Amino acid sequence: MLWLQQNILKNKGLLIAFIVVSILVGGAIIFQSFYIVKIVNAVFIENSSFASLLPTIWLLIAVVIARVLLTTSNSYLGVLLSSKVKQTIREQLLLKWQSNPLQSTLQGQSGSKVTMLIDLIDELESFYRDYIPQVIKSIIVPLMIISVIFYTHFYSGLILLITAPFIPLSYVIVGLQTRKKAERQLVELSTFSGKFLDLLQGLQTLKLFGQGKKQRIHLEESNKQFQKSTMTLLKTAFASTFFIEIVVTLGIGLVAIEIAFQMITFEAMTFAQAFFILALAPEFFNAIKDLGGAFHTGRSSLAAAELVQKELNHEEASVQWGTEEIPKNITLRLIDGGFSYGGKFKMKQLNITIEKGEQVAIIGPTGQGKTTLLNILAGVYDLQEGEVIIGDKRRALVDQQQWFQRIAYISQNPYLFAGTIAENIQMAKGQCDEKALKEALEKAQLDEWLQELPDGFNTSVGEAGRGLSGGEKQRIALARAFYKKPQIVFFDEPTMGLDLKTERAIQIAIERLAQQTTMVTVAHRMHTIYNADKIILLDQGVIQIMGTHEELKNTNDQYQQMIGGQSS
Ligand SMILES: Nc1ncnc2c1ncn2[C@@H]1O[C@H](COP(=O)(O)OP(=O)(O)OP(=O)(O)O)[C@@H](O)[C@H]1O
Repeated sequence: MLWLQQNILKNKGLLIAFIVVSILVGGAIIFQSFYIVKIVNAVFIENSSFASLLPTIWLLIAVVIARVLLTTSNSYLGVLLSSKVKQTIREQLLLKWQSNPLQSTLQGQSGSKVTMLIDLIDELESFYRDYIPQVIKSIIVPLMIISVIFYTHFYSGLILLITAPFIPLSYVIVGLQTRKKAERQLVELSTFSGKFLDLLQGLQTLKLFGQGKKQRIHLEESNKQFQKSTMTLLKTAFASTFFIEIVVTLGIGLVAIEIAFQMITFEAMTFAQAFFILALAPEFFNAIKDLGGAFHTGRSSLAAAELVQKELNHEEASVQWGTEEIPKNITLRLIDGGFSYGGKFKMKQLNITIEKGEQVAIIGPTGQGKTTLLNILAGVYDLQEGEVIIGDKRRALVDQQQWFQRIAYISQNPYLFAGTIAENIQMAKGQCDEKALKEALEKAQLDEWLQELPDGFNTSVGEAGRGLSGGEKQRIALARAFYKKPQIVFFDEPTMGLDLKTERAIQIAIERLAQQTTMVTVAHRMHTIYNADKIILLDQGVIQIMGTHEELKNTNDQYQQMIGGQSS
């Protein structure tokens, strides 16, 4: 709750506007009742002429119009506040995810993240759009009305003062009961969305394994669970509305009986006074009652807020960077490096030096830490022990942005955005240079293929590169590196089987790239390994041996076994 309120304090101007509008709404309600009573009293008690009432009728019309306009502007202010706060929170979340280390972006379901960014933050809307304006209105308007009723007749004011607290009290009781249910409902929504998107993305895989029907049943169960918790929540909300209606009816009834006694038995009240109080009493209760609807939606916002706040406060172990310039000569060193995925897989005694222009191949059996080492070197993961040195500076001291401007990282599954091929390559530098683009396409062996496409490099590709083969995506990723002209390229060579022509095209592209940069490759092709200046053989997270092919081929059994079954 505190976090939700803190977000309002950042918009103090709107808060003041809510207070001013609520005071004006309160005034409009009181004057509306006052003029109605005045007209009725003049017609039925004083038998006044229509002409003498005309100014009062005009005043009544003006007050009614003012009330409608003020209520509308209150809603408008609510929408304004909610959209401002939602935008700020979305920005905070995106910033958080953007600055998260890569490993955390690989965890969890993207569907849950989408739900959080869109649906959960939309859930917060009702808190700012309905709840906050209503709370302010429900404090100011009833206070103004009850003051006028106290001034008109003390005992009627007293009855309202005694009965009114039952309404907010019932909200508090119901709210405490529904809190857990609302939280559960949101968790179920998030789980359902996550599962749905996950299944949608893997639909083809499921079909191929004949698991489509089974998963559909799982999804249906998840959906039913969500429906059930929504219905439970709604039942509680309906029960509370029923109780509140009883309190309101009783309150107004008691005031009416008391007024009747005052008028008939004690003759201590005029018709105008009695009618004025009876006209204001429902307005008094309505103002408090309206808080109810907003209160329920506000509660669901609380549950959403808790989930969003938890995500925002969740600390991720990120790579340490500083502000100093990256040295011109990027030599990369790992000194006594140690790393582990929460104790699950351990890497230790990582001592490596990568000189400028060197070709380094990281090899080893599957699951022994090759990609992890590449990520450590590229600045995606941080070491938990030891140091990474760039040039003559500790990595923790140098500027992160400069580093990522100087390197290129080509993963096994490079991500392509929905857009044209040209856009997907130019994003590597964030600027458009057609000459450099054509050069990069040619070096990445893409020019021939592009000539066959009707729109050439302006051909559109789908989200995540849909419509392109693995080899084509790899070459586009290589073209990104050529376009960027980085000082170091980190390359996780694809293990997937490519056809010979594509293999050859990629091979040529890599050789060209290697001529102009330092290259650190998780190598699967013999060609890459043979040509490397330094081969690092990893096993169980430890460097077993380091050297050139010539040095290792006759001295190391494990290396011989590794390359034995392969050919270039
Ligand atoms: N994000 C992660 N969280 C936990 N464990 C991980 C994570 N990423 C990798 N691992 C584990 O760390 C070990 C090393 O993984 P890594 O991907 O570095 O191996 P690799 O040698 O590159 O394997 P491959 O040749 O199959 O790609 C594996 O046991 C893997 O299951």
